[in-house]
Amino acid sequence: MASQSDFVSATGGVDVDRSMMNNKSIKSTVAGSQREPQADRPSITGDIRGADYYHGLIPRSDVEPLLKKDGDFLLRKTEAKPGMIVLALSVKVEGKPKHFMINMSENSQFYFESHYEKTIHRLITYHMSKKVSVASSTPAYLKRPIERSPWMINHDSIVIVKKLGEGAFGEVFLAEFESGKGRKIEVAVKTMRSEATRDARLKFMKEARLMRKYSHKHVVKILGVAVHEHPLMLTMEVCHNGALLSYLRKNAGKIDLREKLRFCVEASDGLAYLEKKQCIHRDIAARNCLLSSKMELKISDFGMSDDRSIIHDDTLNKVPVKWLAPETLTDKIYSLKSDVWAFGVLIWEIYSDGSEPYKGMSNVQARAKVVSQGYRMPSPAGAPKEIGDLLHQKIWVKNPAERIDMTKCQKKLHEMWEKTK
Ligand SMILES: Nc1ncnc2c1ncn2[C@@H]1O[C@H](COP(=O)(O)OP(=O)(O)OP(=O)(O)O)[C@@H](O)[C@H]1O
Repeated sequence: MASQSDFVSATGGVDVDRSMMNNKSIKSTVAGSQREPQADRPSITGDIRGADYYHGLIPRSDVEPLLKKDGDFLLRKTEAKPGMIVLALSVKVEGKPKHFMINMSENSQFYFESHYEKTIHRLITYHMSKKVSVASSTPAYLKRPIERSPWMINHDSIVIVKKLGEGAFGEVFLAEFESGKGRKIEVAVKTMRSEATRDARLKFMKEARLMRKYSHKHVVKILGVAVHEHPLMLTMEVCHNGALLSYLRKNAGKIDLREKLRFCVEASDGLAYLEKKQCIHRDIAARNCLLSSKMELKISDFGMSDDRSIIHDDTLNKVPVKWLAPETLTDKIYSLKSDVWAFGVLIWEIYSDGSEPYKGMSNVQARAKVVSQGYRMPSPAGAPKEIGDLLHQKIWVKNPAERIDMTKCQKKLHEMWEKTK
């Protein structure tokens, strides 16, 4: 967490949350996030919101790689201390990123130390054009504004249409996104409640950052993030038929074996792609697969994902125990192979119409049976023998080194699919 001492010139920064409350599109669209603008409070001028070097609430870890040479700078908002959001100018100074709070005077002028301007943009332009350091104690000259990437979008370009669902940190909406040039596209918007903790916000941003790297027919595509104001938003392709789990449950007994196999094949396509990208998903389950308007399956929910090869996670907090591999349950190790195990549970969910795995067992009981007794769920009633064999002989194998990988799993499922033609 950024502390007050991380900032040079930390004398009463601009409280961004309060000064940026005038965004009409959010006020009028996202229920529950409405806040009244406070007319008596000075507002950060619109020129900053539109400024290319304004990056909104991006985490510090994302800022530092952007500043490459001395004089590179960008503007962002940050939590200087819990509950206090301020504007900070991040500048590369003598090889290191430094962060300067923007201050506001009694008569609503903006300044770093001694030069005052009516708008932040003018203040930055002054320091840039006059080559005046923003702090007397250090040579912080503003040379190159670093533009935010095109996937950073403005709240103003999102118009909410209706609610689609409820996520862990906020609601998910159907929305219209105006992508410059007056072109409107339909998107799903995942929001994050403004009261979410800093950790939750970082997790949200991480999901966006990870998903943005991937492009596959069976992986939900992220289009951009809006982080300038609350609620934070992540825009992604919309999947009109919602979560796979709900579909399986709603249509229990009516989904034929061919469609179930297709779901398994498509999930394996998305997951084999992620395996090639070395992305560990960590939360593969029917609740985290979505269905497009054409009923294509898309892997979603990257909140827990990581692109490291092996993750040792001590917390095991609020984790979905019944989807975890034995090595995760015992040693808290996540890997591409623990994703394969969870994929097995997803196959099981698909063939059992969305039943709860290890039904009738608590998490503690399921864990004990899997780890100590080598228990494996029986193949769901009606599932083809080949599916049962795949689960029991290849996927739910105790030793991750002996467990099948996703690419081979995909191949096997495609072979089964070919036989149905
Ligand atoms: N791209 C999308 N298109 C259509 N509906 C979606 C989309 N993304 C999410 N939803 C809907 O919103 C619900 C919640 O989304 P999601 O599961 O991603 O949130 P979450 O915060 O990750 O929740 P959790 O962590 O509890 O799984 C989904 O079950 C689904 O109904």
